[in-house]
Amino acid sequence: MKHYDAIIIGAGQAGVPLAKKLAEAGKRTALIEKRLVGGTCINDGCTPTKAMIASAKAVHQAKKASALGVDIGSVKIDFKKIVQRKNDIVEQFRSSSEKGITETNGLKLIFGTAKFSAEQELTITLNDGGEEKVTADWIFINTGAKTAIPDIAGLDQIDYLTSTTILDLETVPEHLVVIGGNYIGLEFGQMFSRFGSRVTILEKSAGILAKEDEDISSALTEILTDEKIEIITDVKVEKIDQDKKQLHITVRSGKTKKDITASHLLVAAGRVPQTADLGLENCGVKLDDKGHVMVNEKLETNIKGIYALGDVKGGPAFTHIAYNDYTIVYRNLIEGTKYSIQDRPVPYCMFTDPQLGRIGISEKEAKEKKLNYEIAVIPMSQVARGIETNETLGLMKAVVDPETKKILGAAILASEGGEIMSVLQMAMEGDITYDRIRYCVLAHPTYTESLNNLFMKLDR
Ligand SMILES: Cc1cc2nc3c(=O)[nH]c(=O)nc-3n(C[C@H](O)[C@H](O)[C@H](O)COP(=O)(O)OP(=O)(O)OC[C@H]3O[C@@H](n4cnc5c(N)ncnc54)[C@H](O)[C@@H]3O)c2cc1C
Ligand SMILES: NC(=O)c1ccc[n+]([C@@H]2O[C@H](COP(=O)([O-])OP(=O)(O)OC[C@H]3O[C@@H](n4cnc5c(N)ncnc54)[C@H](O)[C@@H]3O)[C@@H](O)[C@H]2O)c1
Repeated sequence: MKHYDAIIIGAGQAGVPLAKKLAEAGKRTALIEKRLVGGTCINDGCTPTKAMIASAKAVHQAKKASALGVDIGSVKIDFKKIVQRKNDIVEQFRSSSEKGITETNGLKLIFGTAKFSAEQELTITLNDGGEEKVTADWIFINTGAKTAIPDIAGLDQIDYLTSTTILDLETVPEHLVVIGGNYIGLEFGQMFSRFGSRVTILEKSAGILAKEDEDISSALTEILTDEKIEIITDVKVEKIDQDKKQLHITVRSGKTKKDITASHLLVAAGRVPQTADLGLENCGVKLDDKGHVMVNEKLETNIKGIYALGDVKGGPAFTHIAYNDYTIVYRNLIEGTKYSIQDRPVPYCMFTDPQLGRIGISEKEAKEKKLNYEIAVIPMSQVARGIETNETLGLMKAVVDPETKKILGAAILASEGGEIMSVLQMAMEGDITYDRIRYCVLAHPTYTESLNNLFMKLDR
């Protein structure tokens, strides 16, 4: 049986850089991947969606161009080319990641499915046949998550789409119904609407973006509704049937029952960790009630030498969080530091158009925590850069502490909202208070310059 210093299960956003760095630090390392190098982010998540969203944005910009005095005429898409471009970018990212792995001395890439057979022992079912048993001093679980399938009558009998399979469609759906009105549902919903689908979004909460502030949720609802996307909230999907041509979706919203006929259904109702087949009962690693691997603030499981990183451990499920997990574990083990995941910032950006960039706490959270806070808001229709570029939808909102003048959080629903939010994140990390940003010299006319005006709205 082959013994390694370190084994990483899953070539995702934490696993790949961790494996390379451990090998470079002189540890004999194996990286086991059951499917494709790069995990969800490169193959089915961030990379393909953001590539296709760029095409959807181009459609929208072309249609909007007449407002800027540019008449493009009718706008047509070449969906095959859009998908091919996406595939080419994914292939480029994946192959360069795989090349980086195979060129790293002391790192073995094994394609197969790993399962614990004892505490520090794994049995790998190899993709090209056969089995291999391996042991290691350190084992890192980076197995990610997969689409959660809600318990809806008839769903298991129909051909539904997930965020992975929708990427392989060859034609644009005629009527796409989406279950779930959060990141995945909204990004795909707006994308396919812009490609020409009729889109209906079904969200069980009172509004889309249920965790965000109501003004942010309702502003985006209005923007999407203006683009002719139908949004039904407070919904219970009761049953789904399929005949040869159509899907029949029965929903209830309040007292109203509605039957929706659609050509395609996307399930975007959350994701579940990939732990069920890991054989964790054979090594004693504990899971929480949702199946996430339980870890402490240093990402150690209850079993010495076994760690979990990325989506599989629960908490915020973003690529940059998985990547940050790697930097914490690596530095603690190899450089002797004592970094922890506690109190790290959790920025994120939803790539609807306009984007929603978020950092820190929301107004809702400030209220729940009974904090002494104030709110600064500026609509994008008052932002010079927005007016000049015809990007006036959305708003910038910040939550501040009026005593310390610290920024506690921000929600930037705006064109380039993610970039603007990152400027505020930097300010928060560097303890730059809002009264300084108010008078900070920022280049004119940028979106960031409007942070002057945003904080002018606070009179103290
Ligand atoms: C449609 C979509 C869009 C997204 N967009 C964004 C975005 O814009 N920004 C953002 O920050 N995040 C985004 N995310 C989330 C992001 O993709 C994930 O948070 C991130 O990929 C998590 O990385 P990870 O390393 O934890 O796991 P993953 O990247 O999921 O990698 C896990 C790997 O483990 C492998 N594996 C699982 N079990 C085994 C086993 N038993 N043996 C061997 N290998 C195994 C899997 O095949 C996979 O390759 C998106 C997700 C989706 C689905
Ligand atoms: N831009 C980004 O950073 C980005 C983009 C896409 C995905 N992601 C990551 O992927 C993860 C999964 O995204 P997601 O949008 O699938 O999940 P989510 O958990 O964020 O949202 C799921 C939504 O579906 C709703 N829902 C659940 N069951 C339902 C039902 N039966 N009927 C109607 N609505 C129902 C929930 O109320 C919720 O609003 C996110 O946590 C996020 O971290 C990030």
